Amino acid sequence: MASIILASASPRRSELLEQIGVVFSVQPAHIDETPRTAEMPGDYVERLAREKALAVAVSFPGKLVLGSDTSVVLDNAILGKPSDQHEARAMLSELSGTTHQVMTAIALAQGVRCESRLVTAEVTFRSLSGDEIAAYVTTGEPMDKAGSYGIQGLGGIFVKEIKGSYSAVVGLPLQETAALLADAGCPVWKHWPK
Ligand SMILES: Cc1cn([C@H]2C[C@H](O)[C@@H](COP(=O)(O)OP(=O)(O)OP(=O)(O)O)O2)c(=O)[nH]c1=O
Repeated sequence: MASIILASASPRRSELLEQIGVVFSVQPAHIDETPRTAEMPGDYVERLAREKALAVAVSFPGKLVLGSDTSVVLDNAILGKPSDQHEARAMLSELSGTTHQVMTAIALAQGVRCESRLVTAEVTFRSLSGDEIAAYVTTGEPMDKAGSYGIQGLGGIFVKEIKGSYSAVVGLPLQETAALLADAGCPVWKHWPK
């Protein structure tokens, strides 16, 4: 069984991959995350996941390398991680009272080959007050998260409804990740304790 590398610095992705019993090592990818002119959000997210996986795979021939990317999408606009608290407050004000998409792509590379999937969930926020947005941003939780919130953290109190994969919103869709690994000849259950 090929050993698996997670090409990600995201602690959430490590926790989710651990949750399903996969044995892996971590090698974060460093790529340019600038969207291309007129690039559609889904294309952008899938391209980044592939670039992350391929950037690491080139250094580890024969290993399966999993890359992923998550963006929040509101009316076709891509909301990535905020660059500062001001931007975090602005994103949360925009997301207040909306239904938006959270797009997460996963890509599994081996050498120069790469298979990828795009998973989209719909998240509905209730209306947020200016005071709670300010208090939330002060906690620091939004700063390393797409759309400036974490559904799995304090930000969970903003979420009225989710349609689709919860794990995709947190950063790694578990069912689709297991399917990609199975297709590559490395089913998740083979890692499980006997
Ligand atoms: C919407 C949402 C995003 N996120 C996180 C998941 C990702 O870590 C992050 C999106 O940023 P990404 O650029 O996808 O990932 P990253 O920079 O954290 O890690 P890497 O590129 O090395 O893989 O937002 C949550 O934790 N909870 C949420 O509810």
